[in-house]
Amino acid sequence: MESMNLISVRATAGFSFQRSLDPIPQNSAFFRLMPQTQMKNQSFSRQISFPAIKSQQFEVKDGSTTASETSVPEVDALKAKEWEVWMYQDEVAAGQGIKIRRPTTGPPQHYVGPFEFRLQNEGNTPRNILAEIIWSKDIEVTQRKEKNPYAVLKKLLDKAPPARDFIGALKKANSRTGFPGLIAEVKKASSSRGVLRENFDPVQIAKAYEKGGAACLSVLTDEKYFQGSFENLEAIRNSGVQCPLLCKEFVIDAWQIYYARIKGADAILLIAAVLPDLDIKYMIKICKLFRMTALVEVHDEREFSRVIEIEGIQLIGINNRDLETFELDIANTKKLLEGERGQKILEKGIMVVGESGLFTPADIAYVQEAGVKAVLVGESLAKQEDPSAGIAQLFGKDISL
Ligand SMILES: O=C(O)c1ccccc1NCC(=O)[C@H](O)[C@H](O)COP(=O)(O)O
Repeated sequence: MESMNLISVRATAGFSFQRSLDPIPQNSAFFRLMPQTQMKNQSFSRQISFPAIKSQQFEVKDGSTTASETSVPEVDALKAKEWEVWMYQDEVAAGQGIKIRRPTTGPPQHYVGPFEFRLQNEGNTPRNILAEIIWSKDIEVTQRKEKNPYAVLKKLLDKAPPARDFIGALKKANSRTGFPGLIAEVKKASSSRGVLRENFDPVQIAKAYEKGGAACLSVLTDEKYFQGSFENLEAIRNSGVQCPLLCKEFVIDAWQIYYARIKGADAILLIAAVLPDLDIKYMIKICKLFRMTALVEVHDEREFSRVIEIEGIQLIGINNRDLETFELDIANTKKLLEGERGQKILEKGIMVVGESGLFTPADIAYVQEAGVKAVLVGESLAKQEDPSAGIAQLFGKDISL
């Protein structure tokens, strides 16, 4: 074997022992870790863990594998298992085009047979800002859950005001104005742009948006990266504002949907780059139970094609901002709605929201032409001294009642 370390990494790379003798998919982590030049006509082994430590030998001949198994002396089974679970979870997510890996089970040390080492950016550090936000959210949610476990939330749910019809409000605004229904975002700051508005009074801004003709409001609740809060959401809900409210969060756990509902949310954001299909399906069911709307956000063709097949999705947001690089391109909305995908959206009666980077009447016309029936706008309105006037400026027309 050319490199013992490399072979050992491959050897533990990510198959549960239940599947141990299945043919190995060519796109699996197992092969992704292997340089292409070494993929053909190789033999190598991996160690698998519970219930007994075994070793598997593989023979790769022209892309197909054969496997055999022998028992090996006991090794650190827990570490091997941790690595295995982590890699398998990553593999499922990667198979669905999910680029944002979750930190929960990634061991800080890589286990490689008798060696341990740390690979930079391979499980122990977030790769980009979205990953960083998600990793931080993981810690935040764990702490919040400890303070407010499900048992507590379930009791509070009964006291929450009933959810308002988010999609209904967007449709109504669309047919009333002839423009896409506006979801105006109550946004103080963002991780790409910093502080957008120094004098930030969320309730005052929400009221001004409603007055200016917004159909719905989006309220950022992330504190660390966006200077938002659940207190803002609750305050707006209790202020007399009638617009349905979207809780703009980085949802990684169903617990957050319960919490958002209690704080007055009528809709919640689910980001396809972060959530596997199974999580999205499960969370949509919870939303249904609470009569909330799920806004499922996509950024590329792969995410769009995934979510379009998920049953029960009524509202899809196309984000024009690449959440990994922050690049903005409103042509993304057009691109994703072209051809078969656009057709499917129409057939399924799914409403599409154009999100991010909309600053002018021409931008609104462009995404409307592409097929959106609603738009989500943050920065361009947040920077306006008078938010109501900002809406008229954005649409090139007064869209208030
Ligand atoms: O707004 C950001 O910089 C950002 C960075 C990382 C993750 C998410 C981010 N924004 C969330 C959003 O989707 C936007 O707030 C929303 O679409 C409004 O966008 P804009 O009108 O461009 O403020």
